Amino acid sequence: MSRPSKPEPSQPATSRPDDRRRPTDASADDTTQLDAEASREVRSRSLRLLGELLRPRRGALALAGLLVVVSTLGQVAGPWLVSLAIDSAVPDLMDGDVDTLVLVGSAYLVAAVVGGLCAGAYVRQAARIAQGVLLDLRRRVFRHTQLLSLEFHESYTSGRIISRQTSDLEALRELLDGGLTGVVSSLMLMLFTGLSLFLLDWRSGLVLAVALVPAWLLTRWFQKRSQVFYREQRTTSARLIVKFVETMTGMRAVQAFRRESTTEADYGRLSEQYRDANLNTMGLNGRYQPGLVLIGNVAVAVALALGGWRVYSGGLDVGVLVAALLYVKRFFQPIQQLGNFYNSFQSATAALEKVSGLLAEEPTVVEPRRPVALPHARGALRLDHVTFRYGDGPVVLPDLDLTLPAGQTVALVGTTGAGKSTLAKLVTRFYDASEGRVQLDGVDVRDLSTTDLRRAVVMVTQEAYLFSGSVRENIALGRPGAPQADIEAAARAVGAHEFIMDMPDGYDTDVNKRGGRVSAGQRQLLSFARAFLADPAVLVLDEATSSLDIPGERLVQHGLQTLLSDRTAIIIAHRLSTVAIADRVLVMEHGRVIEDGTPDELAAGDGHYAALNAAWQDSLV
Ligand SMILES: Nc1ncnc2c1ncn2[C@@H]1O[C@H](COP(=O)(O)OP(=O)(O)OP(=O)(O)O)[C@@H](O)[C@H]1O
Repeated sequence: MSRPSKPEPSQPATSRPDDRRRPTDASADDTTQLDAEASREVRSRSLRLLGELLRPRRGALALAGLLVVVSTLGQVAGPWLVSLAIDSAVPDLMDGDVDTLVLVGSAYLVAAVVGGLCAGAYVRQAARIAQGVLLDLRRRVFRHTQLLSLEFHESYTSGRIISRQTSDLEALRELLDGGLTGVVSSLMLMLFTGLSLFLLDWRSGLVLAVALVPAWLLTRWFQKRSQVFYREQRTTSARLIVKFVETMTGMRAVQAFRRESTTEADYGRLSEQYRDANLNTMGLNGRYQPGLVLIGNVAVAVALALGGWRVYSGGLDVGVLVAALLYVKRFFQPIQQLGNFYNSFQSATAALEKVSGLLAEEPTVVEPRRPVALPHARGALRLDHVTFRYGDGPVVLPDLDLTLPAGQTVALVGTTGAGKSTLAKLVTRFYDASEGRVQLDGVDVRDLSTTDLRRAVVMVTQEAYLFSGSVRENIALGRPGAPQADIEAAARAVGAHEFIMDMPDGYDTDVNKRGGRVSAGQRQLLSFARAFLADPAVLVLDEATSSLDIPGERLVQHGLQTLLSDRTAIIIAHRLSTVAIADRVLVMEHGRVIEDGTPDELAAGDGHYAALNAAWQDSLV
C-alpha cells in the first residue's frame, strides 16, 4: 500500500485552522498591523520581559548610571573651563599671575581624565549587562521552545522559530551592544550640555531652544515614517528566512516536484521586497541626518552672530561666547546618533515583541502536580470514550472506546486521514484527549510523570531520526548511560550489529560523516535498537512507508519481531507482512474503528480489511 508522505514538520501550517490565533500569542507575530488594545498588550508583555531580564541586574545598572553621569560631567566641564581660561586665566597671566591658568589647566586635565576613564568603564559595564541579558534570553528561548508541546511545533513553522533565535536576538544584540550604550550617554550629554548653556548664558540657550523646534519636528517626521519602514524591513526579512529554511528543509520535495524555478522566483521576489524595504529606511536616514546637521549649523551661526554683536557692544565676554558656541555645536551631534538609534530601537522593539510572544506560549500538555508513580508498567492500555480535535478544529476521533490488553500487538490500518497517527499521539501523550481519557495500567496518562510515561511508552517514528554523533550514542539514547554490552546486545537483537560492524569505525562511526551514511532500512534498525534498549512496556510504531527492497524489508521485519516480543505494541501498519504478525487488527475510518479482529478473521470476512488484504496479496504476485 502506498500513501502520501506526512507533511514535513517544517512546512507551513496551511491546513491548520487560523481562527484560534490570539492577537497576543506568537502566531500573530508576523502581523504588521495590530489594533490598539492588542498592541498595548504586546507592548506590556515586552516590557514585562525586559523587566524580568533587568531586575537581577539592578546593582550593575545603578553603577553604569553613576559612571555615565560622571563621564558626562567631565565632558561638559570642558567648554566652561575654556571660557574661564579665556576670560580670567589669560588676563591674570597678562597681569603676571600664572596661578589661575595652572588651576584651570589642571582642572581641565582632571575633568578629561576622569571623564575618559568613567566613559570607558561605563562602556564595559554596559556591555557586561547587555551580554548577560542576551545570554539569559538566548537560553530562555531555546529552553522554552523545547518545552512547548507538539501542538505548538506542528503549527509554528521552524523557519519562524529560527527567525526568533537568530535575527530577532541579533536585532536585540545590535541595540544592546552599541546603540543603547551610545544613546544613554548621548541623552545625558544633551541634557547636561543644555543645562550648562543656560547656566552660562541663557540668551544663547534661547537660540538653542528655538532651534530645537524644527529639530523636534524633523525627528517626529522621521520617527513616524521609519516606524512603518522598519516594521516592513523586519517582516520582509523574516519572510525571507522562512522561505529559505522551508525550501532547504524540503529540498527533496522541491526537487522531486520540479519546484526549483517557482521557489527561485518566490525567493527573488521576497529578496526584492527586502531590498526595497532597506532602501526605504536608508533613504529616510539620508534626509533626516543632513537636515539635522543643517539645523545645528544654522543655530551655531545665529548664536555666533548674536553673541558676536553682544561681545562687540560689551554685553558678553569672549570666553563665554566661545563656550556657548561649543555647547550649541555639541548639543546637535548626539541628536544624529539618536536618529540612528531610533532605527535599531524599532527593530529591537519588534524583535522583543516577537520573542516575548514565543515565551508567552504555554505548553498544552502539562506535567501533573502530583504524579501517580508507575515505575514498572505492564502495558495495559485503555481509551475511555476519547474524543479528540486539534485546537478548535473538527472532531478527528469521536468517542473512541478501546481496550488493549498488556502484551498485545495491534496493527492499525485505514485510509489516509483516518486518525491513526492521532491515536498514536494520544497514547504517547503528545496531545491530550479533548474529552475522555487514555489510561495506562488503569492510570490516566495525564497523572503520570513525564519520566514514567516516556519510560513506559516509546514511539518509533517513520523518519527514524538520527542525531549527530556516533552510532553508539544514537542507540544509547534509548537508555542513557547503558553499557556497551547492552548497546551491542540491542543491536544484535534487532539485526543491526552486522552492518554496524561493516561501517568504517563500527559503533563509533559518526552518522553524519561520509561512510556513516545509513540507508532507510538501516536507519530503521538503529531506531529499533534504540527502542529495544529502552525496553518500554508499550511501543508505538509508525511504520516507514519508504519502499524497502525485499532483503531490506525482511531484515526490518525480523528486527521488528524481536522488538515486539511480548510488549504491548500499536503499529500503524503499511505492510502486509507487519499486519500478519499482529495479534489484532483495527481498521479505522473517520476516527472510528470499523473492524476489529485477528488478521485471519478479518481476512476471511467481507469487510474493508478483506478487500485491502486481497489487494495486497495481488500486489505480491
Ligand atoms: N497537527 C494537526 N493539526 C490539525 N489537524 C491535524 C493535525 N494532524 C492531523 N490533522 C488532521 O486530523 C485528521 C487525522 O489525521 P491523522 O494524521 O491522524 O491520520 P492518519 O490516519 O494517520 O493519516 P495518514 O495515514 O495519512 O498518516 C486529518 O483530517 C488531518 O488533517
